[in-house]
Amino acid sequence: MFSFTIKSIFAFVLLPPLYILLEFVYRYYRRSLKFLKGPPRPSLLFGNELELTVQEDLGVLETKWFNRYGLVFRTSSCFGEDTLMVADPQALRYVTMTSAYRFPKSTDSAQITTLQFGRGVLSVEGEVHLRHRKALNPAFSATQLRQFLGLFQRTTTILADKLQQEELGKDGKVINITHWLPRATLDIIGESAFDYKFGAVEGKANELSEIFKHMFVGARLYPQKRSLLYRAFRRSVNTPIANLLLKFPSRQDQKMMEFSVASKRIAKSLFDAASKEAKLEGDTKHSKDVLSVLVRSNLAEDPKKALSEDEVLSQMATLILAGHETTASTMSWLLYEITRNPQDQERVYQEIQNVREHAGPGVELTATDYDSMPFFNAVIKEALRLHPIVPNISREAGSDDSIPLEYPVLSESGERLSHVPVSKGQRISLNIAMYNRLTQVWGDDANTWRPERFMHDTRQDITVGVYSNLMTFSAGVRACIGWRFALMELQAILFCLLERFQFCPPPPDGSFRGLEDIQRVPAGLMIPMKRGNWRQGVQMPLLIKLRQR
Ligand code: HEM
Repeated sequence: MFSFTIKSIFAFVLLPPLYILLEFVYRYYRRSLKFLKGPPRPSLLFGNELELTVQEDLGVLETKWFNRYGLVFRTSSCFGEDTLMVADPQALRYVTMTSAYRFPKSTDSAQITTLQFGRGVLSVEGEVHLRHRKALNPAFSATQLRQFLGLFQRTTTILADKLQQEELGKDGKVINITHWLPRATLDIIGESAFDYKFGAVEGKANELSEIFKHMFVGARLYPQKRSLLYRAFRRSVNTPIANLLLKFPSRQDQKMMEFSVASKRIAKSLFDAASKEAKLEGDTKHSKDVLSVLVRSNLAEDPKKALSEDEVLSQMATLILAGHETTASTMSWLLYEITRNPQDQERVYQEIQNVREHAGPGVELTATDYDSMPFFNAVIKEALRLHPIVPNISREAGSDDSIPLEYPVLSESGERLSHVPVSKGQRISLNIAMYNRLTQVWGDDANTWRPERFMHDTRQDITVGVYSNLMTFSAGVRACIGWRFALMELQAILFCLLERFQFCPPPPDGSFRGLEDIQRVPAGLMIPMKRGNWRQGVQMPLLIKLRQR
C-alpha cells in the first residue's frame, strides 16, 4: 500500500516536471546555434531576452550586435533557448517570401495574437490563412480603396477642426498629437470597413478608445520578470500543456484580452445586423467593403471560401486594431521628423500649395493629386523606413532548413557561412527596423533622415517587401493586407494637417527637454513616449501653429 502511494506521488507529481525538463534539454540541444557568433548570455534564466525587453530605446542593443556580428547572429532567450536574429535581405526574402508557410509565426507570437484577436488572419497558418486572405483580399484592392478617399478626407478635416478649436492663438499650443491621431484612424477604419461610427474624434465616449489608451503600455511595455518567464515557458512546452496554461493568462495577457472581448462585442452586433440584412434582401449590392465580404464568406457553402462566425469576429477585431494604431503611430513619427527638419516641412507645404492652387479651394483631391507630389511621398517613405511601427516579427522553422544569406557571416570557428542551417522549431526574429537602416541597402547615411533618397537613388538590385524596398509592411503571403489603405490614409492626413498647421518643436517643460526626450519604446509596436515618463502613456507633444493664409 505504502509503496503504491509513493509510486502514485512519483507518477503524478514528479513525472510531469521531469518530462518537461527532459523535453527542454532535448529541444535546446537540438536547436543550438552555438556555431554562430552572438552576444554573451548575461543569465541562464533570461538569456538576452530580459535586456532586450527592458531597453529604454528600442533597437539600441540590436544595432550594436548587428554591427558587431553581421546580418545574422545568435542571441539567447529565456531558459537557454537560442534565437536567430536576421536582417540579411536574402534571408528575409527566403523566410517571408520563398518559403513563407514553411516558417510559421513563432509559438509565443501566435499565442499572443490569438489571445488578442482570436483565430483571425493574423494568427492562423497555412491553408487556413490562405482561406482568410482570399476572403479579405477583395476589400483591399486598389480600386476598392479609392472609394474611401472621400471618407479619409472628411475625417481628417474634422480632426483639423478639432485641433483648431484648441485655442492655438498667435503663438500656437503644445498638443499631444498621439491623443488625436488614433482617434481619427479609428473613425476611419470603423466607417470604411464596417460602416460603424465610433465618433472618436468628436469625443463620443467609446469603450475601445479607453482600452487603447493604456493597452500597449499595460500589456507589452517592460513586462515583469515573472511574466517574461511565464510567456517563455508557455511557448516552450508542447501544445496540450500550452493550451492549458493559456487558460491562466497573466495580468498583461488580460489587458490584451480586454480588447478582444470589447471589440468582438461591437463586431457581433454589426455582423448580426449585416447578416440579417443579407439574408432578407439577398446579396444584390455585391459590395466589397470588409463587412460585406465577411458576411458573404460566412454564408458561402464552399468550405474553401467559408469563414465561421468566430473567424469573422476575429477578423473584425484584428482589423480594428491592426488598421488604426499602426497608421496613427507612423503619422506621429512622420510629424516628429518634419518638425525636426523644418526645411523639409516647408518643401512639402510648397507642393501642397501647388496642388491646392491647381485643384481649387475646398475641392476634394484625387489619388492622382496625392501621387503627383514627389517630395511629399518621399517624406512618407522615409518616415516608414526610419520608424517601422512593427520593428520585428517572429517566426520559427516549420522543418529543418537552410537559410541563404546575401551577406555571408563568419562562424565562431572562422568559417564563412553563406547559409545558416536551422532545425525544426528554431525561433527566428526578423528585424524590420534593422533592415530598413542597413548601410548595404540604403547607403552610408542610412541612419539619417533624408527623404531625397527615394527620389534619386533607389537601388534596383535588392527587392524586399511590398513597398519601396522597405520591410515596414513585411513581405510575401503574410505581408500587411492594409498597406495601400495605410498609405492613402497617411497621404490624406499629411496633406490636410500641413495645409492648415505648422508643426514646431515643443519648448522644454520641467525635466522634459523637448523632442530629444522623445524615445521609441519597445511595446510590441514602436511607440513614442517622453523619456522617464512612460507611465503617462503614449506621448508626442508638438507645438502646433495655425498657418497664416
Ligand atoms: C503604417 C501602417 C501599417 C504598418 C506599418 C503595418 C505593418 C504590418 C506588418 C509588419 C504586418 C506583418 C505582421 C506579421 O507577419 O507578424 C502586418 C500585417 C497585417 N496588417 Fe498591417 N500595417 C499597417 C497598417 C494596416 C492597416 C491600415 C490595416 C487594415 C486596414 C492592416 C491590417 C493588417 C492585417 C490584417 C495583417 C495580417 C496579415 C496576414 O497575416 O496575412 N495593417 N501589418
